[in-house]
Amino acid sequence: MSSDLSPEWEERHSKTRGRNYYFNRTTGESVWEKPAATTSDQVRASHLLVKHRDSRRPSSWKTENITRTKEEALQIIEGYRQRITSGETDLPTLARTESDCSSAKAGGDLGTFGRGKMQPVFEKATFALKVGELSQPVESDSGIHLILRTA
Ligand SMILES: O=C(O)CN(Cc1ccccc1)C(=O)c1nc(-c2ccccc2)[nH]c1C(=O)O
Repeated sequence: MSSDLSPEWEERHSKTRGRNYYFNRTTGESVWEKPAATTSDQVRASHLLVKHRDSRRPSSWKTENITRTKEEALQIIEGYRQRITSGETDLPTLARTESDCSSAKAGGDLGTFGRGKMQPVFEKATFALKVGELSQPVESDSGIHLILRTA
């Protein structure tokens, strides 16, 4: 995925013409030329962060000194992801009580952000999501995240 493509566009391949084209998920429009990435591209997301002992700041509103290992954090996150994809719960509900991020109070909502604001690995993962899509576990310097793109 070319990183300078606005998030609503995706690159596709036309077998009949033997070349790539660009499809706009929001409008359904298809164009041959790569749309210019406008800087006003903002996304909105909520996330659930599980920190571990190697997190840059292994402390949170929940736990003053976080000692779980990265592997344990990944197991926990994968358990949360299962519970969300099964429909048992949803990310905002789980983030409120389980996230090690200060955004837990807001159900993990981070508001809108453009490129250059978040840690690159977090930004890349979020911009790759369709609206409403839940990420796989994403590892950043802060810990391990589940990200739900909301706009
Ligand atoms: O990484 C660090 O040195 C400390 N941080 C950064 C931070 C600390 C407080 C508020 C926002 C970000 C965190 O560990 C952290 N990162 C996040 C974060 C990371 C990616 C996307 C959104 C939030 N939240 C937190 C938090 O404590 O609440």
